[in-house]
Amino acid sequence: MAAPSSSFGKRLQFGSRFLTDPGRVFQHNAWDNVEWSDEQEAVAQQKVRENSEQLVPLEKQVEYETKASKYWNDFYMIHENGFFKDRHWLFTEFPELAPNWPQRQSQKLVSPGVVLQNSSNEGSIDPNQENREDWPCLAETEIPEQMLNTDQNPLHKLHAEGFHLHLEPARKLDDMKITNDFPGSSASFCILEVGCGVGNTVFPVLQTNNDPSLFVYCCDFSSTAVELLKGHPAYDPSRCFAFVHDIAEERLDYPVPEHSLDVVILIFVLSAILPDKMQSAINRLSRLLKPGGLILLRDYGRFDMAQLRFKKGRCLSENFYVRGDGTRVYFFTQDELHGLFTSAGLQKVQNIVDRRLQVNRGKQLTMYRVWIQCKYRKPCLLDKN
Ligand SMILES: C[S@@+](CC[C@H](N)C(=O)[O-])C[C@H]1O[C@@H](n2cnc3c(N)ncnc32)[C@H](O)[C@@H]1O
Repeated sequence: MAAPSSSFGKRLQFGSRFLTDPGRVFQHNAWDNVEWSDEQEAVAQQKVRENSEQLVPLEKQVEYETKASKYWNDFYMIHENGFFKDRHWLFTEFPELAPNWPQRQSQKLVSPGVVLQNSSNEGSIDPNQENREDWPCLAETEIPEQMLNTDQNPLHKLHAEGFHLHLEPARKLDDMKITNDFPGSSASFCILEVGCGVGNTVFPVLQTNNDPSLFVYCCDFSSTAVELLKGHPAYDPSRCFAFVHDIAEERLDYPVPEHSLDVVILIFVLSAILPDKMQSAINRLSRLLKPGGLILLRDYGRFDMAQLRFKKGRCLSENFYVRGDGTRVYFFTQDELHGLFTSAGLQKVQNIVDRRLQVNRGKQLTMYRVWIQCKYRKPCLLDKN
């Protein structure tokens, strides 16, 4: 295992703690840019061959597709409480989201709406990113039946207390688009997060980027997630518009016109949709970007620990699996993502693999994570190619 090659230049964003002496592995919680040996790669390939041998029966596959949003709704009903994570890595990896961010380095984000003064790390935000939290590795456990539809469930309580989701009917949004009177139409810097969940990215962006010309759109096909997001105290309709939307559904329009967005964010969401539908989802998002606009993606990479942990019988198709709770996940290669974005007419700005060794020091366990991070740009009118 070695430090990354210097040809990556700015790649140190991913962290700079390198494991040069394997004997020290349990001295920290995580190591950056871990290189895999050929042997380790071969073991991973073998594990994937084994767990892909037996595919989920077709009728179950159809059910996972047609009821996909229901499985995510169930997921958020169960996990609602634990999903506001510390995502300060967001701005080191994607500084485009908050161009003013460096001025606020002495503050540390802990959760939406809460900012702590960072006394111990003055002037920097967790340089070792030891606690970096990506989308949690969802356990392959079933949702306990008794957790659904019970009064203990916080969302059920919310409903019982008369909390209602205010969704704009699609027709009305279309009319607003035509009259140029859609939410955020006067903003000059517009971000859309698709598959936003309960706001792990949206709230830190709103909190950190206080540019008055910023407007943030966000959508998810889980109405439960959107409800939770809109019910959060930090949700501010004058700066943000959350809506229910299925990015895999070709017939559904977005509530913004083409060429209107500066940034589209996809964090651990493309991997959740049927591989056959990924290209058209990216094509539609690409059309929404202004010339020069960016798509930012972070998602699971091939042979991530989560892929290797799947047991036989959970595979839907090559590198696409269903978890015990009915939610699905694909594991990408850099080339596949490059193909999806360039076929949608976008140009590569970044496409890197983040291999990280996470360590559970208490249990003396090592976990090899693989994430891919991409930035692809819509060419400006004057760009050649
Ligand atoms: C792994 S979670 C990530 C959530 C969020 N991006 C984050 O990082 O916290 C995947 C999200 O994608 C959403 N999702 C999955 N398929 C979708 C689709 N076809 N359209 C819109 N959202 C979808 C799920 O409801 C879920 O909120």
